[in-house]
Amino acid sequence: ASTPPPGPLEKVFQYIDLHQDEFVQTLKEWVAVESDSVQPVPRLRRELLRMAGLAADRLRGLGARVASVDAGFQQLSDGQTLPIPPILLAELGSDPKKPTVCFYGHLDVQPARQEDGWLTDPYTLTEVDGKLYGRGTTDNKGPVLAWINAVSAFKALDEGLPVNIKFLIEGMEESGSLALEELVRKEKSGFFSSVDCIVISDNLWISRRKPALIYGTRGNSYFTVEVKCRDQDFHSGTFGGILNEPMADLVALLGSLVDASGRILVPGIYGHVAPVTEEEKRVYEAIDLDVEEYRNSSQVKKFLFDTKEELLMHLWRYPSLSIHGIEGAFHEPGAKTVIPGRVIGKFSIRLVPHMDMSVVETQVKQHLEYIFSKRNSSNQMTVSMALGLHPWIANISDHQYLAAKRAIKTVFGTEPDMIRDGSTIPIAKILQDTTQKSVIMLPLGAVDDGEHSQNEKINRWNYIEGSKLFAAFFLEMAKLHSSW
Ligand SMILES: NCCCC(=O)N[C@@H](Cc1c[nH]cn1)C(=O)O
Ligand SMILES: [Zn+2]
Ligand SMILES: [Zn+2]
Repeated sequence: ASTPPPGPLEKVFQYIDLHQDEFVQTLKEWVAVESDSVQPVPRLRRELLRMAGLAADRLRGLGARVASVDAGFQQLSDGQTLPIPPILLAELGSDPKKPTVCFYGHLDVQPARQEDGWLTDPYTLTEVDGKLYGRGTTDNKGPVLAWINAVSAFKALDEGLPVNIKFLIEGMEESGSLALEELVRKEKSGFFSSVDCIVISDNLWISRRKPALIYGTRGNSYFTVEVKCRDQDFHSGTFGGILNEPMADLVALLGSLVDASGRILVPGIYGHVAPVTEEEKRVYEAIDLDVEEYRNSSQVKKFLFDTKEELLMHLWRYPSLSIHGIEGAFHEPGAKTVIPGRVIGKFSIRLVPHMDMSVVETQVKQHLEYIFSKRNSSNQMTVSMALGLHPWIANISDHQYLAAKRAIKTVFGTEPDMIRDGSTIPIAKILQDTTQKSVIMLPLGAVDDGEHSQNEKINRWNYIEGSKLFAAFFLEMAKLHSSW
């Protein structure tokens, strides 16, 4: 545990230490709810609704005013509809002399089955050597509860909260945050009007022990490329050799996108990428990353780049292209001699400042059309951009970054790593652009937490010290507010 600093936080930190088993118990209760938003089945949707109810009760227990906003229905491609869990908007305090800090988090989780390689039941929180294993422990139930723990400590001690608190909690993040953007737009001049900053804690540090602040995430343009001869498959003994095979066309198209060094081969794609500045280079040099340990723990024989700086830049500030899968391809074990009649390739390009999504869309379509035309194939090719998510970048001179740095120093005794995240948190950019409020990403989890993976965990230390970090952050925000 961190040494409690003298002053108002001392009692709060002691309270959090003393009540840590209760906090772990609540996390256990939340993890036990299979709030999987990815598999669209009624049973899991009921679990999501139950989860929203549990969280709303918890927030009401803190004394918050909670609105459980109906989010309508999800329309599935087979004609079925499923309810979208309500979005929780909660408020605690409205003192105009205090800043208002809004926390965004999500209660839904990725699917998990023990037979996929979990060492314990994913929905039974299990502690082993200070590691709390369970689906959602780090993504994102643990951080949501850490924020609640911090608020509950101030409330229980009858210490006035140094800030007004708001919560924006959803249950569909893992499925594209359905209905959330619309609600954010609707509440711009309502719920969000008094907010000073929005905190997201839905990513990880880049280290096991050293905390980090995140100031940027990449965006994503997700493409599908369909090659079709006909809707039915062919027997390769009967048709092999006399037609253009859709899979051969598709493999050539996908193979034209990126070279073996990871360079994207779509002409013009690097044209708008922000140039690296000398100041930026120094930021990468300062980051504490043991490349060998990172490589070994990732079980990768060799990365495409050798130095820490190159690796980080290619993860965070350069675009990358990944090929995800092929729908319609024969993929089961065995030696079936089929020629698929219609296949759909899926790939995406992670976007960085200052790439323009519509320019990227045109560049990709033109490139694939050119490659396809050279093959003289009689098949039909259709390219679509299925998803377009913008990159997000923060202004690190905003108040909340200074407050977070000070809070990290108080709790962990160190400066944070200033990092970006190579993946995408779409709501960050939406919140920033729609509400015009600044957003900070303040993660709690360690690099090896395994979000979305088997054996996801959060360390007890991260969960408890993270709860203190949020408490210290409230106080630092309040101190800065008095000098605004
Ligand atoms: N560390 C946070 C990760 C959140 C996440 O996994 N986001 C998805 C969002 C997305 C992008 N394209 C489609 N969905 C991600 O893959 O980055
Ligand atoms: Zn998440
Ligand atoms: Zn996730």
